[in-house]
Amino acid sequence: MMQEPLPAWLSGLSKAIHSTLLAPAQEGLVESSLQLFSEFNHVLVNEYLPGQGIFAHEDGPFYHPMVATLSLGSHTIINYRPKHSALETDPSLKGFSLFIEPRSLVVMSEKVYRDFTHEIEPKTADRVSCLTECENFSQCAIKDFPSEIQRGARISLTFRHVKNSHKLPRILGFVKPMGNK
Ligand SMILES: O=C(O)CCC(=O)C(=O)O
Ligand SMILES: [Fe+2]
Repeated sequence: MMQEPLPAWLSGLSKAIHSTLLAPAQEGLVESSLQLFSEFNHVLVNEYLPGQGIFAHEDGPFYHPMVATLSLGSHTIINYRPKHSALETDPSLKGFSLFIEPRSLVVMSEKVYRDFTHEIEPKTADRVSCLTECENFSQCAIKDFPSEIQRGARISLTFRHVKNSHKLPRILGFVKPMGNK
């Protein structure tokens, strides 16, 4: 993949997220794979309207196993499920769901990145029981819910590092085509 600079509106955000994650990594508080790359070089922007989701998938070996997703707009729920191959080596692995609050940042790294798939079910609303079952529910800022909360439009920005990318060569000049005018 050829690497181009991120647009200005994304570059500041990307640097801010990278340095926010780097500090706890340098202190050994979280896995340190972030130290292996100095900047995110890939950002994917997804828009989900109510009723839209993303099927269970893994992001794969093309990217460094440390991705950060910023959520704007609506809440959502992401389900993480152990891959069959991972269950063969560790049958104790259990799936879990995260309640993704508006303006939250989710970091997926190492074991979850490699051994789990992630998916968003294509729903228009979430019953409160689905939210309370989420692994991170007790840490969430939103506490007061109606029995069901509607999903609105959600935009996610996923910051990644493509492992083998090359900077575009600088253009030194243009060659004039030869031949008759
Ligand atoms: O929108 C999200 O939160 C997840 C997006 C995702 O999994 C992907 O683009 O690979
Ligand atoms: Fe993904």
